[in-house]
Amino acid sequence: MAVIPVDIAGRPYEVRVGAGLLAELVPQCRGRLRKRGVPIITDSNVHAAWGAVVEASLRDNGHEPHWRILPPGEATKSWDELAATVNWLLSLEVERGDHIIALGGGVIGDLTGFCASVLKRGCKFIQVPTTLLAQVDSSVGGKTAINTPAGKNLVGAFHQPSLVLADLSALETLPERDLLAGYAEVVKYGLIDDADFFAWCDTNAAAMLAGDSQLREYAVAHSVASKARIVAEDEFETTGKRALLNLGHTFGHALEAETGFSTRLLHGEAVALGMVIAARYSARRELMPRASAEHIARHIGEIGLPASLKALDLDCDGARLVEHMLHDKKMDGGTLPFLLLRGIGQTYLDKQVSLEDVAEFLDEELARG
Ligand SMILES: NC(=O)c1ccc[n+]([C@@H]2O[C@H](COP(=O)([O-])OP(=O)(O)OC[C@H]3O[C@@H](n4cnc5c(N)ncnc54)[C@H](O)[C@@H]3O)[C@@H](O)[C@H]2O)c1
Ligand SMILES: O=C(O)C(=O)C[C@@H](O)[C@H](O)[C@H](O)COP(=O)(O)O
Ligand SMILES: [Zn+2]
Repeated sequence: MAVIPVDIAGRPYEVRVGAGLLAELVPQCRGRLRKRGVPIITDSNVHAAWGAVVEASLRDNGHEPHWRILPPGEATKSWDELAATVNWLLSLEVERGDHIIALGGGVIGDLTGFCASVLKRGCKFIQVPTTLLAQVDSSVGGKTAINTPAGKNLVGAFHQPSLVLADLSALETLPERDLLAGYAEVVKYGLIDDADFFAWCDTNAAAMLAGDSQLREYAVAHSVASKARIVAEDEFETTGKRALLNLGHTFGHALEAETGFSTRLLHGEAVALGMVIAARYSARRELMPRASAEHIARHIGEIGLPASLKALDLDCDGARLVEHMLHDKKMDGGTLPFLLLRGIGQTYLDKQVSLEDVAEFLDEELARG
């Protein structure tokens, strides 16, 4: 098992990465779980695959589980589910010191973390991520949120978990499409500031995704360490450092909004395409070599993620995608900074981007064969 320490403003927690952690849930939580019933929030797919394993660990160790099993999918990150889940936690008489468990992907982690952040002005929670995306990204760093009709993650809080248990065995039941979508947030760390890791991805991603357990442990642990390092420098995204983790997301969130937050385009898929668009826009502006941008597009496309805006077959133009971007949380005094690249592993926040230019570029990409 790999243990990655996260030290955010003197509030440290561990991310443990290894196989079989779900079966050892109670010993891994080491006395954090309340005796009178443990609240666990999950979705129906995760419950079907792993509910019995988790339930056995709890019951064998003298804990009664209280399950809240939500519908899978992005629509669960909503005001209605937030209210209903908080009321459910209140009905269980959860106290501030109790730990709520988030068992699932990024949807469950984001919703549960937000519930924990507002319940009694802040309760403890444990992230038990079961998707690749949640293990490498969403379970770490404390961003929690729901979506609103205006856009993605527009209501939320920064609220750190007390512990993260990333069981690599959980990935065995994850559908191939969700596994691939999670890989987008893995290769993101290489593109942000770690060209060596991008080279590692180029060599090893296919075998890692095919199931090699050592490569999976390395990919998850390395990604978590990258995220922990960046978040530790800028927990609340105020200095521009944490914003680097948004690479591909300004374009990606606009595409998710345009496709109705539906399964037509998963978050990781949108981020993959968003990173290709960011790289191609950077090349068009002559900030990065065209060959590097096409290297990124080729890598993402060959692994099986979307790398062409035209292939999405959207019924919209660039101006409409830019309209979605106006809800981006990075908006600052009416301008929108973009994460652009000077090269692979050289992402930076550019505050001089013209939205008209972006819309024109997107029109070209929407038409490009
Ligand atoms: N807070 C953050 O820092 C952060 C970072 C990245 C993404 N996110 C958010 O995370 C969400 C995407 O997360 P996701 O990709 O994990 O999606 P998800 O939570 O929707 O899970 C993907 C699918 O896999 C199923 N599933 C999960 N684990 C499974 C398992 N082990 N076996 C079988 N099926 C399983 C789920 O039921 C769902 O159908 C988005 O809402 C995104 O905005 C948040
Ligand atoms: O942790 C961060 O910071 C990130 O930006 C991670 C992203 O992968 C994640 O999708 C995040 O939710 C996007 O940022 P947001 O602030 O627009 O919600
Ligand atoms: Zn993301």
